[in-house]
Formats: sequence, C-alpha cells, structure tokens
Amino acid sequence: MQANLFGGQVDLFEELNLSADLLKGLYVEMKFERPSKIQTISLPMILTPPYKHLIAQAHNGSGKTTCFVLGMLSRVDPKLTAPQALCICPTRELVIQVSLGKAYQVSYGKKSSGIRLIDLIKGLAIAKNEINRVLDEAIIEIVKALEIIKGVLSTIKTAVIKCSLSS
Ligand SMILES: Nc1ncnc2c1ncn2[C@@H]1O[C@H](COP(=O)(O)OP(=O)(O)OP(=O)(O)O)[C@@H](O)[C@H]1O
Repeated sequence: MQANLFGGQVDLFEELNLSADLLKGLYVEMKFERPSKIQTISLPMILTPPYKHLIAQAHNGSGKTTCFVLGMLSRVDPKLTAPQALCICPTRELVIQVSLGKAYQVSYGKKSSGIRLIDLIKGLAIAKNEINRVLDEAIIEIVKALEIIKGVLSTIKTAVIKCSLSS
C-alpha cells in the first residue's frame, strides 16, 4: 500500500509494533482479519513514532473506537501505575458504550498486561467492573494509580482537582 498525505498506511496489524498479546486479542478474540479503512490511516499515526496529533472522522461502525482503544492499550506503561491516557466523552452513555469489556477483549493478555481502567461518571466510579461507589477520597486514591481513565469532562475535572489537592 502506498504512503499518503497522512504519512503512511498499513495492510496488516503486524506492521504496527503491537505487542503479541494485542495481536492475539485482535485475531483470536476479536476475529479481525485486517485493519479497516480508518484504521489503516490512523493506527500508524497513533502507534508508530513520531507520534502525531490526530482528529479522525468516519462513519458509524467503521472502527474508530478500536483505533483509540488500541492506542491507549498499546502506549500506556503498566509499570508507572499512574494515569497516562484520558478518554473524554461528551455523555455518560458514551462512556459506558466505550466499554471496558471491549477494551479488555482487545487486550488478550489483560491479566498479565496489568493495565487498569476506570470509568468516571458523575457521582459514580466503576473500576475493574467491580467497584461501584461515590467518587470520594478512596476512589481518588485508586484513580491516581490507574493507567487509563475515561469519563465525562466534568467528573474527570473533579478528579483532577481532588487528586492535585490531596497529593
Ligand atoms: N478491523 C476490523 N475488522 C473487523 N471488524 C472490526 C474491525 N474494526 C472494528 N470492527 C468491528 O466493527 C464494529 C464497530 O467498531 P467500532 O466500535 O470500533 O466502530 P466505531 O466507528 O467506533 O463505531 P461508532 O461510530 O458506532 O462508535 C465492532 O463490532 C468492531 O468489533
């Protein structure tokens, strides 16, 4: 495939420097065979250096969520145990739609990867699909150690303020 004005495209997921676990997740769990059109263009920008800023637009169901989920899972370092990826959604419904299930499914080696996510929705935080409690200091302590945070802007902002006040 020829490079284009975006800097390059890929034919196969193997061309993206993805970990063996993520490749397994894509092929075995998700049963994907090759990147969709939006993925062929955007994934090289997200996953291969020099990383570029990206605003992407494509039809519903064209594979956009997979792009940024793969980006988050691939580029966070679980050893840092600190927030490294923020997924800001305009509504709480979208926070839920960008499901942990899907993210974990893509990450075939989720148990060994050590990557953890949290949903921040007003008044509620759901970590690892297990904790369901009011956003309080205890949750803030958890948030501070998680790699991926997704939520609506207002609740993420509250968490950021509380985190910096309590640190
Ligand atoms: N490369 C691929 N090969 C096969 N199926 C794929 C591929 N990428 C994504 N899909 C599947 O297509 C569906 C839509 O993918 P995804 O949710 O990433 O799209 P989207 O553009 O974010 O959708 P929406 O606009 O509705 O939020 C999902 O079921 C996903 O598993």
